[in-house]
Amino acid sequence: MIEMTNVYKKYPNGIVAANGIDVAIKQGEFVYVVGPSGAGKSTFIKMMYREERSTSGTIVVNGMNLATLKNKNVPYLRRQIGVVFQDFKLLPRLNVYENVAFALEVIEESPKIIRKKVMDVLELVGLKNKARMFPTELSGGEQQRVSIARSIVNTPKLVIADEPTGNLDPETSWEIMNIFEEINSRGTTIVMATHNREIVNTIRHRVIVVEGGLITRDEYGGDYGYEG
Ligand SMILES: Nc1ncnc2c1ncn2[C@@H]1O[C@H](COP(=O)(O)OP(=O)(O)OP(=O)(O)O)[C@@H](O)[C@H]1O
Repeated sequence: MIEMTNVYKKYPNGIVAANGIDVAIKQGEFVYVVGPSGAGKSTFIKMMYREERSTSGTIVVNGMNLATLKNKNVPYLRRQIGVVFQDFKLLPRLNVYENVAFALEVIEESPKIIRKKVMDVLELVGLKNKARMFPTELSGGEQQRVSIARSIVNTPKLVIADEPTGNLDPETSWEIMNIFEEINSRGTTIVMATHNREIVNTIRHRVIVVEGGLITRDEYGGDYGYEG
């Protein structure tokens, strides 16, 4: 579902954030991306949804070649990928329900179907009873649940999460991880950049270690994998 071949990324300031990355991730996998700060983890995952373009190399996601994908087709790619951020990125003027419904972007769907989809994902993340509340009225963990609900309401095959527990306390982080586990168990691929050693070493999955723009280790059921 994701294939990168000899991917190189140089930012305009001259920093090389990917220096020949080769990787293949199959449908249904759960992959942690770990490594020191500045190693290139965010760049690696941003290239998967064309938030950043590679300078050279090949990236194929869901059968689409991201090097040649026209800008006008990027929204089509994005509809197939859910993205979750460390800082949630909810729309403050919209309530929980509206934040999730907004992501559907489906004019052709009837309001009834939209309502069903939104309430189903809110139930999955345990927020059905807070649908009318606004982001500022929610805890950090609840805000992250909304952002996860938003990421999956389109039923994407792939969810990319960049440090989703980075702003959360340990107990809340475990609750959020349980939701990702549930989503993964339904067949969705998860790619998650994280600094959370305890989670990586407890809920075992494939671990990709990125250091200096390179994959230095890639192991199924691996541990956190680097000192730092
Ligand atoms: N938009 C940008 N323009 C220029 N340089 C950038 C840009 N984004 C990232 N970089 C540089 O690329 C390198 C890799 O950054 P990246 O954010 O991918 O690392 P990271 O492993 O995700 O780090 P962290 O764990 O701190 O989030 C860093 O040296 C960073 O300064």
